[in-house]
Amino acid sequence: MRVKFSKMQGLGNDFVVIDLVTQTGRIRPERVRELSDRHFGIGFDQMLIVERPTRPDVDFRYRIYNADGSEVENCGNGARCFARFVNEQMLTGKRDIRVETANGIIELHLTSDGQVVVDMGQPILTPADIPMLAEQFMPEYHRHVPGIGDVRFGAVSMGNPHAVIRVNDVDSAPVHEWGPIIESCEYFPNRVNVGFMQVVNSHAIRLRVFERGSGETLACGTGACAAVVSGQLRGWLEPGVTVSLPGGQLNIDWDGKSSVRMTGPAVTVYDGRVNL
Ligand SMILES: N[C@@H](CCC[C@H](N)C(=O)O)C(=O)O
Repeated sequence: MRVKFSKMQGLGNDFVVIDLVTQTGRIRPERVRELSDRHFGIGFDQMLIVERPTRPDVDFRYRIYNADGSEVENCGNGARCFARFVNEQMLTGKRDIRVETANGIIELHLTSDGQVVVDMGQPILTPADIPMLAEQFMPEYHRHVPGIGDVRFGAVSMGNPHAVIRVNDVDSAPVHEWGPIIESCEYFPNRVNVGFMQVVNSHAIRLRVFERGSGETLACGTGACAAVVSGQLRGWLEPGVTVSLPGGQLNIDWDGKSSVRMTGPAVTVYDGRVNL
């Protein structure tokens, strides 16, 4: 099956986006892995699929595959690219778009100055729902991780699971050493995305994320939301935080109880055709 796709990026977190509303195709994890290869394929961090919704109160269904072929629940930078894609491909004329994900509804808004605002929903903190092995919620967990030692982290799900570690200097953080070990450690049964957060002040952080199923990316939208939620719960941050990632900046706003709002760019790089 040969289909049209768009290559897109949000702060350098890059995607292949495929419309399966007007095209037909079947997504196979092994083909996602092949196409994600930066030398033998197209190269991307995630593949995003636009589908017809399964319920009447939303506009589309949004499916996400990591570079390793695993299907996941949510992707923040991808959500902004999704909004830009359905608008540019004229799949909808709406600038406010409701989208069904594997873990609930997210709301996307295209602003007149080219940004996309995403209502990412409420953070999930109950350990069983993250999922994380712990008796009860704690703002910060202390755990022995084999191969590393004692690690302190916050645990938040934005639909997908995140562990957030505070570091003094994000540039020298052990992202590639600790990231893969924590990603697959025993405390997170579905694996986990691992964020390394440097607090600059109560309204600014620097962040690098080792993503589950993709490795370190230039930016992670859900990771930025999770870091801000964790930083506020641990008393280091106040509502309204600028998150500086290797690929650029996101603005994250959380009032401490309702939805997390993420604002940032989404860019189309080129269009192409590929065999699924
Ligand atoms: N890049 C993303 C997150 C993609 C999914 C993640 N790797 C997972 O496995 O949960 C973002 O911008 O949020």
